[in-house]
Amino acid sequence: MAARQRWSPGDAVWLPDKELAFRACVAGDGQELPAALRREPRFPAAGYADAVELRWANEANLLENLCLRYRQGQIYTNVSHVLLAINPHRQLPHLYGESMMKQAGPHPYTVAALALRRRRQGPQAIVVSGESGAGKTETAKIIMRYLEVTSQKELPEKLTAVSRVLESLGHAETRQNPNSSRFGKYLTMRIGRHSISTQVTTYMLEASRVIAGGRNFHIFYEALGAEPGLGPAWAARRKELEAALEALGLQALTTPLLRAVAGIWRILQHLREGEIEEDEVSEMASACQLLGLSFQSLQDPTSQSGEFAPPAPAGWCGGPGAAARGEAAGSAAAGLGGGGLQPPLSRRGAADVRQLGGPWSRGGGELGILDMYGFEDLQNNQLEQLLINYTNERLQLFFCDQLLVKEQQLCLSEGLKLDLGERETSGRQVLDNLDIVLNVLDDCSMQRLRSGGGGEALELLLRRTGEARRRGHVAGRFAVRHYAGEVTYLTSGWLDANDSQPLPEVAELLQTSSNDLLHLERQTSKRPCQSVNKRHRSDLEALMKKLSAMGVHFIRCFRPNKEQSADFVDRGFLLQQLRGCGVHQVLQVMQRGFPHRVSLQQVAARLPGGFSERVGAEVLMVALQVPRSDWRVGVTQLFLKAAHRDALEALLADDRPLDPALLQEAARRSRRLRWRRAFHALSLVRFLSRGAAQRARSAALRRKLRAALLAAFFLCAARRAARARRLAAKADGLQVPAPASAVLGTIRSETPEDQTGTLLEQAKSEKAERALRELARPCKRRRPSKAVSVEGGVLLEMLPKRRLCLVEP
Ligand SMILES: Nc1ncnc2c1ncn2[C@@H]1O[C@H](COP(=O)(O)OP(=O)(O)OP(=O)(O)O)[C@@H](O)[C@H]1O
Repeated sequence: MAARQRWSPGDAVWLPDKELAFRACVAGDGQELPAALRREPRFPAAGYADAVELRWANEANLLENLCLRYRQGQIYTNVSHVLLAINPHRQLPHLYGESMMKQAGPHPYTVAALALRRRRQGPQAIVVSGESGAGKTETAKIIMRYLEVTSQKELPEKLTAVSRVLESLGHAETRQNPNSSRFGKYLTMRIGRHSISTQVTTYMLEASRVIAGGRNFHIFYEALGAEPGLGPAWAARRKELEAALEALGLQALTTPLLRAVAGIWRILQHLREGEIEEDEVSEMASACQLLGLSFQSLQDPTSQSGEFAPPAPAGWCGGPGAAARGEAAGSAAAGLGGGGLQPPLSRRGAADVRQLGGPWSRGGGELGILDMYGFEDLQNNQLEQLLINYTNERLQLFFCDQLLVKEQQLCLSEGLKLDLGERETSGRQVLDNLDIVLNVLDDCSMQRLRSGGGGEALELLLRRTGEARRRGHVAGRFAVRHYAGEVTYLTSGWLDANDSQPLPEVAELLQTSSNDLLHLERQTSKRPCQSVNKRHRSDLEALMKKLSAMGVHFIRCFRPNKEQSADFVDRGFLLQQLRGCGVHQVLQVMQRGFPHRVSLQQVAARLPGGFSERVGAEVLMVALQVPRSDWRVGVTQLFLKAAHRDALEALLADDRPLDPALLQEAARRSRRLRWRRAFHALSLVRFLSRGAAQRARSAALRRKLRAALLAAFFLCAARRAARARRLAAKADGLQVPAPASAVLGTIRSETPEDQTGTLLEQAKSEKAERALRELARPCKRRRPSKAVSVEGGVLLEMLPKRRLCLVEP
């Protein structure tokens, strides 16, 4: 697009700008504008609902279109089959509700409706992706609401309740998002003929979120909601949580859950303050009570296995005691989030099978919604951030591949042959390098288990990996260039973070709790290494495999600004996300192909009768004088380059009948064109068939020749073998064949008596010599294995390379 020679005076262009990302300009005569992009001459007042309709499909026009729509409260825009959503950071009631569910246009509702329609063709999945805080979870909720309404309340209510409880357990406030998911979630609905069942699969909970400082999971604040100083919002949320647990039939768990969480919270409070004073002992005792543990057992579980300090305040103070309490609190929370509560939750969700009788009962199918944690770049990025970004990198690659595949499938179904470009490979390279890093980490974790080392080895090996080397390795950190930007990771604490098992002493301690929710899985005597990264990657692999076999619908969410403000769009920031998530690739693919599509029915409706749909579209293109390279007629759609969209749209929108003379002329030209194409096709067929006959003849000839050659070869070989056999027999026994005896007989009869013996000897030795010489010729098939002595004083010796020679004794 940056072709300088294409700008003529007065051309509307976009020039790169630091503040606004792009600045609108008009090209002057002879001006050099190498980085300029063609500007859309005019946008409709509401912008384009599908960015593919842009006449000049470049990122500057796309950005302008998105901003234009966002300003009017239209946060959704399509780019072909991908839905883009910009987080409004405010309520937009005009966009939702049952009335909107019946309308077409870019919306999560339409995506859900399409997925529901297509479920009969095969399992469908809606993948919601974007940065943290971009609105993925909200979008997934909007889809759920649509499904609830369209299923006429047949969608299991427990599904919403499970999501609500999981939100408490796995969401926390971060810098980017007050309600950030710290785990991935894949919701499946299996719709049978008469029933529907649901299942929620979770992916890697960010366990390190349970910290002494900063924000913890929502459940901590909900558990303490009733306490003064926490604000009414948390108390209200606690009521919601209790209602959700009740809806799941888990009301019996409510009290132990909230008590355990409150106990963990108390321990964390005292960790943060460092040393514990004597007057805080009662606090600890109440924490123990909440956790269902005896006060003595929590003194210092790691000091000596089995030998706990006497119940004195000193046991709680400082050093290893604090670490142990941290571990205990973290493990207890992990036990709640992963071990204790999630299995019953998943079971409740999965077991909630409903009888169907409404609209969903027609045809079965499977529908999934994936809401993964978004791409993150924090101040201190640890292993968890690496795994989150690894996941997003995988999803991004999947998106690019799918996009190309979808467009190729459409072209195939419409009978078009187009080169849409190659698949994206840079992401694959980043993933390969990250795999190396994570494999190294696993090796080091194993090494640590065996020998207690591993940290230095990790550092050393990281330095050797491609990514680390490329970015200039600094001790303790390395950088990765992800699709959404470069992120620097700290390598400290990775070995601990990679081991999902709590200290055996702590696990044992929690096992003694009277609260079943805190019981962790029993361990073997030797502490096995449960690599977090290995489990996460294998879960992700399984998910990707599943998604590849499904019909996938993409929703890409964006943040309008870093400040989480509803008032403005930071154009540079939005552009960065658009570039990062590959929307420009969608546009590129569209540009390579024919981005503007009109149904043939619509075109035919604009023409007077007598034209078939395909012919009508062709006649219209000829009438509009669109170059042949700029349009294609598919099976159901007319494909057009963006530059001719306006002319066609104006023509289709105009009610006035078309000029019959113009149409007649176009029909004549189109007919001529079709004749010419038919003639070419015929010539091609004839040429190809002639070529095929010729090829068949040559193949037959080649077969005959090959047979003759084979026969000659075997004949020669047989003759050679026979001759070699004959000569070998002669050499072994010196039996003179018949013709030779005849010669000897002649000699005997023609020579005087006294010379006969000498001549006979001479003839014999000559014959033998000739025979041996014959043998000494290289022969592939025969090889004497040992030296042979021959009559007449001649010795036969074997030489290397299958040659024999005659030597005098
Ligand atoms: N469609 C919407 N309408 C109104 N507000 C929204 C919408 N989408 C997002 N928001 C606001 O943005 C906040 C963040 O959204 P959300 O939690 O869905 O982000 P996310 O992409 O899931 O982030 P993370 O990856 O961190 O979980 C929400 O709490 C809500 O206030």
